[in-house]
Formats: sequence, C-alpha cells, structure tokens
Amino acid sequence: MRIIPSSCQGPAGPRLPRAGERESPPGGGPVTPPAATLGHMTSIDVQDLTKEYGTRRAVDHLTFRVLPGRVTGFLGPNGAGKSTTMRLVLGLDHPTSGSATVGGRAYTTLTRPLHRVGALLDARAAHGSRSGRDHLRVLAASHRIPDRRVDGVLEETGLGAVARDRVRTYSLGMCQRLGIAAALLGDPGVVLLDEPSNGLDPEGIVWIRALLRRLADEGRTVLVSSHLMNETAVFADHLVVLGRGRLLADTPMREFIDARVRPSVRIRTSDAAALRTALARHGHDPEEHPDGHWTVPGARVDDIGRLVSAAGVPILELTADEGTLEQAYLDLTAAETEFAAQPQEA
Ligand SMILES: Nc1ncnc2c1ncn2[C@@H]1O[C@H](COP(=O)(O)OP(=O)(O)OP(=O)(O)O)[C@@H](O)[C@H]1O
Repeated sequence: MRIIPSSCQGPAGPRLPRAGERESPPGGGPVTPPAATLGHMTSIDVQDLTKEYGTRRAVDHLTFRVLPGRVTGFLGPNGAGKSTTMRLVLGLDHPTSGSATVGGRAYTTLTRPLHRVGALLDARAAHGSRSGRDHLRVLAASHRIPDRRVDGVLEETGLGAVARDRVRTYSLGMCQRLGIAAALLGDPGVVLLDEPSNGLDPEGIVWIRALLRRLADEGRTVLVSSHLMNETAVFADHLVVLGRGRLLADTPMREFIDARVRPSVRIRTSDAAALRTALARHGHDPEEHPDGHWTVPGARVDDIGRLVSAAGVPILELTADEGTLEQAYLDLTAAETEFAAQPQEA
C-alpha cells in the first residue's frame, strides 16, 4: 500500500475495536492474559485463507505462520494480497473462507486488542486538525492506556518536538512515525506494519531498522510489508512472499537468496590474459564485463584469491558477490507480477 499524502488527512483509516466494544471469546473461553505473559501466544496463524471481492480473488488459500522473536518481511508484487491479508488478520475484513488468528484467537474476539496487536496500515488515518499528541491521547483514552505512555511513544518515535503541532502540518515521514507510535501505544506482543519506511528520510530508515530489531529481540512477533528490497534485506530474518494471493515462499532470508542466486566472485586486474589463463587452468569460465571487471560464476572468493595470488596475477579488486534479495525476489516473482509490462506487438 503506497501512500503519498500531503498531510495525514485523508480517507479514514481502519478503526480498531475499542476496549468497551470487546466481545467475550466464542463459547465463553478464557480471557486473554496481559501482553507481558503472552510468550508463545503471539504467533499470527493464517490458515487456508481466501478473500474474494466479487469475482476477484485477492487472497487464495493462503497458509503461513508468523513467529515471535524475529522480523518477518512480507513481500509480493503490487496487488499480491499483502494489505488484504493484514486487514483480515486485524478483523477489518471478513474472509471468504479460512481463518487468520493471533495467538489462536480471531482479532475481533481479543480483549484489550491494542495491548495484543499494534498495526500501521495507513499513515493518513490521523485527523489533520488534531495535534499528534491529542491523536494518541484519544486513542489511549479509548483503550484505557495512561497518558504517560503517549509521551513515551512520542519520544520513542522522535516526535517529541512536534507533538503539539497539528497533524496536517506533518510530512509523510512524520505521519509514518505517528502511525508507528499508535501501533506501539499498547505495548503489544504483535506488530504489523504496512510499508513503514515509506516517506522516511535516511535517519528515519536507520531508526526503523533499529526499532524492528529491538521489537523482535524483545520476543515480539513483527510482520512488515515493504517494496524496498535493500531495506528488507537489512531488517528481515524471515520472508513470506505472495504472488496473486498465493504463497510463493515462507523461508529464512538467507535460504531464500541462496536457493535462487548463484554466488560469484568479482575481480579486476591489470593483466586480463594472465587472469584468464590462471582461472581456465582451474576449470573456471570467467565472464568479462564492458567496464573491465570479471566475474567467476559459482566460485568462492577464498579459492579464487588463493589461485590468482599463486599465479602472480595483479589484482586491483576481489570481492564476493553473494547475490541480493532483489535478485532472488525478481527471479521468483518474474512470472507473478500482475502489472509487468506486456510484450510489445511487432
Ligand atoms: N476493497 C476491495 N475491493 C475490491 N478489490 C480489492 C479491495 N481491496 C483489495 N482489492 C484487490 O485485491 C488485490 C490485492 O490487493 P492488496 O491491496 O491486498 O495487494 P498488495 O499486495 O497490498 O498490493 P500493494 O503492494 O500494491 O499495496 C488487488 O487486485 C486489489 O485490487
């Protein structure tokens, strides 16, 4: 969900159930314990989840689990169903079939939901005529959260200095920070963020990386959608990838890349003939590039370093190219991209 507002005003964002609206668990089940005692009860479970809008299937028999203690990156091309899945987890939409639960319970049945799940879906949700602080105070009051927590999350998200300014004067990055502050207000064990880096400046990007890492290290369940591959590669431990509403991958980050991108070694030399001869002698088939550097596909940097050194080849640069998340992601989703350019007709 990419959003480019000129202020935080815009269509009303999703309204989370208020404390007074809580429902008893179906069948009179146990009351939800406070966040501090949740432990293993914070996983998100998506089970055979399907959502159709008319004839359009946005989510298609999706099954995956998001576990605590790690940051899970939620990836997929435009229209893949990421936001719809998040909305279904948050009870903001009803599934056509299947289920999405948090700690084994549907979101709408949670007692003190803001203490269990914090979410940023739409940074424009805040009312522009209120100050950032008042926006959070209203939210806090409706969930019986003390005002001191409001000041805590304002400081934590770097909004302390602008807390009393009207939200309509906020930049997109400030709106994102306010949305994240709202998500953290109840100190929840589960955090869902839809493109939190959108609009953040470089300092904000570094800040969100550290925040996500801390939330995971504290044992929380963290699900973060993003279109920024380089960013996701930095903050995510695990990936869930969708394509056309279906699950394409549910795997640790490193395994995802290693399974799809063959590592190679990059070399620059002042003696190309000597390099080629030395590599060919050991069965390598290097590729020359227009800017003068060479790559050795499927090789390890230690092995190549040793053999070119033994052969006396002058080396200007020698680096391991381990493959990027972007390369692996594009390889996986190439056939899935809904809005990929159509082949031009002759
Ligand atoms: N309320 C709705 N009514 C009709 N169709 C919808 C609705 N919400 C989503 N869709 C459709 O469902 C599909 C999945 O959309 P969704 O927003 O979940 O994808 P996404 O992966 O979050 O995309 P993006 O990365 O562009 O934000 C799209 O085809 C979208 O047009």
